[in-house]
Amino acid sequence: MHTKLIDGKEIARKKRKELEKRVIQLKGMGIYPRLAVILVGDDSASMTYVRNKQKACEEIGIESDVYHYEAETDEETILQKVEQLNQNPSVHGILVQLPLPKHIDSKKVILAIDPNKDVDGFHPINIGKRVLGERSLVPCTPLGIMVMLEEAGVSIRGKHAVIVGRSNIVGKPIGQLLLDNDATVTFCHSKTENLRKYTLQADILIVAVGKPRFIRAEDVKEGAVVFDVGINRDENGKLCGDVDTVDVLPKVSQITPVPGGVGPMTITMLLANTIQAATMNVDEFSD
Ligand SMILES: NC(=O)C1=CN([C@@H]2O[C@H](COP(=O)(O)OP(=O)(O)OC[C@H]3O[C@@H](n4cnc5c(N)ncnc54)[C@H](OP(=O)(O)O)[C@@H]3O)[C@@H](O)[C@H]2O)C=CC1
Ligand SMILES: Nc1nc(=O)c2c([nH]1)NC[C@@H]1CN(c3ccc(C(=O)N[C@@H](CCC(=O)O)C(=O)O)cc3)C=[N+]21
Ligand SMILES: [Mg+2]
Repeated sequence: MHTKLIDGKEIARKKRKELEKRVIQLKGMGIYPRLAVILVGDDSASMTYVRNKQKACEEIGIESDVYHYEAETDEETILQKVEQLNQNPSVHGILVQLPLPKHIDSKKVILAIDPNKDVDGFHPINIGKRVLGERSLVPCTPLGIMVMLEEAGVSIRGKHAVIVGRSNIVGKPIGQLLLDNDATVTFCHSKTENLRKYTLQADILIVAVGKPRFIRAEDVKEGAVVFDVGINRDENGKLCGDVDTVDVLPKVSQITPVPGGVGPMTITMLLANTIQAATMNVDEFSD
């Protein structure tokens, strides 16, 4: 692989081996980590993601159940399912695949999840705890990026991290984690004036916009480390990120590819969070 590319698949493989050992250890203690996934509707991307999550669980010995509802299912049915899973002590993690159909209020559904089982880290309680620096379940994509920074040997302290995108699931939490690790953080978004002025200052550039090849060579500083979170289809239907990888490659010091970058780590951190949720109330494992 090109030496500048941060190999998310390889890092994911290594982390999953470690997690697999942990699962074996837990099973020895009578704890069988279990993830429940709720999927509503038949969006093909969502179905692929859910299948990949299931496969990843299976590979390391985590039990997973997918509850697949048709698109017309009412909100109350989903809320009742969440409540039932909350009450079930053999279920450690609950994930509601987003987006949900428009007639279901996703805020309400997320709020219904037991924060201790919220393996996506989307519940307000977990968001609040994280901001206050308390132990919590952290969203998978930001967590994956932190692990990749560590594995790639990138130092964060004192560096200028620029985040393009401010969603609750990627932009905001990754900014918070980088801040907690002593980066100087700038958030950019669709109303940012002169975006390039900021991206050009980034030692660490995180791009989570959802626009194919939005960031190009003229937008990045020489030697920058770039994380491309975007998952898009270009005009030819080809999978691509938010960064024009080929264009920026000569300028950057390291960059995550799409596919094979941030995506595989997101799923790996879902496994890690499920294990964390399963061990949360076991004294010997609390760290
Ligand atoms: N690899 C992975 O594991 C994951 C990948 N993704 C992918 O990452 C991408 C982003 O996802 P997500 O955060 O959920 O997306 P959202 O659509 O929720 O957020 C996009 C953000 O980009 C900002 N934005 C849009 N246009 C511009 C622009 N022209 N200039 C600057 N900022 C802009 C928006 O600004 P504003 O707030 O002002 O609207 C918003 O904050 C998507 O492609 C998604 O598929 C998402 C999750 C996980
Ligand atoms: N409740 C919830 N939690 C999520 O974490 C969540 C969600 N809803 N909705 C959708 C987004 C998106 N997301 C991805 C996960 C893995 C890849 C991934 O593995 N991508 C592969 C390739 C994927 C492909 O081939 O299509 C890669 O980048 O190499 C991508 C995107 C999680 N999300
Ligand atoms: Mg996530």
